[in-house]
Amino acid sequence: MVHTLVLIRHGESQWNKENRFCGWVDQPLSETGEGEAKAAGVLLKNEGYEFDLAYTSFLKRAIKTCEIVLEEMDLMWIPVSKDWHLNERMYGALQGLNKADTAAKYGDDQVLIWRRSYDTPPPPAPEDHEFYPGKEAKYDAIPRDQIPRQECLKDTVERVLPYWNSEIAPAIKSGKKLLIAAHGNSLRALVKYLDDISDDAILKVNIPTGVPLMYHLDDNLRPIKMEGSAEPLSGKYLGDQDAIAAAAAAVAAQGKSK
Ligand SMILES: O=C(O)[C@@H](CO)OP(=O)(O)O
Repeated sequence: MVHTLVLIRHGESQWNKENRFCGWVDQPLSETGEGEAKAAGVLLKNEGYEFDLAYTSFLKRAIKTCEIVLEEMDLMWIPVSKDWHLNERMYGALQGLNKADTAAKYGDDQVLIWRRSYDTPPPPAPEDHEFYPGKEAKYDAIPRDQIPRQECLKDTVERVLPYWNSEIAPAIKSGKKLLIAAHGNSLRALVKYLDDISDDAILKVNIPTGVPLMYHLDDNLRPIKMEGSAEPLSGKYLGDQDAIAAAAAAVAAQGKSK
């Protein structure tokens, strides 16, 4: 049996718009982001997609994207699981800073390493940092010593994967059709695992906001490469491919000093 899985990064957030590192800071969608989520829902509906279950993070930009997509598809009744394991990568002391200003201060190369390397974490956020998540009620259930102060992509893979294995993979194997509405880096973590992308090659993967990314998985949940897939991903973005490639390039350019 071929399983269809749709991943979607949330629509543009307020801090995407302001070009600020966001991580676990709970920023809302911008108006453009809401429009992107709507367009994604319309596209999925028009192309005949259906979902039995949806998964999202604890962050409102992803939750809202999920909700808008399901609303457009007339699927608001399906169960939605929210879990912090699908949160964006925790950006440490960079959270709140403007990306271009940070590149001007530390250099484009350093910011590229912080943003896209596999195993170099950003500087940690101290517990008294303005955006330290341990102060938020929604993380009360996480033992305090497990609340990240910073995460590199490797750390993000290490928290996304157990959730994939325990919750998401069994649901797919049972034949359910899933939507996962998450974040640029929690989805990079997931596709790195699914497509077995090397630590070097993942550096160049940038996921645009609000664009459905469709995967076909075999019975072992290994991806089946599709025609028109977004190399090195086996999955395929739905929509205008030139516009999507330009949007991914724009995400990459956010970390340049200009
Ligand atoms: O700021 C963030 O949390 C992420 C996603 O918006 O940014 P980046 O693309 O720089 O990893």
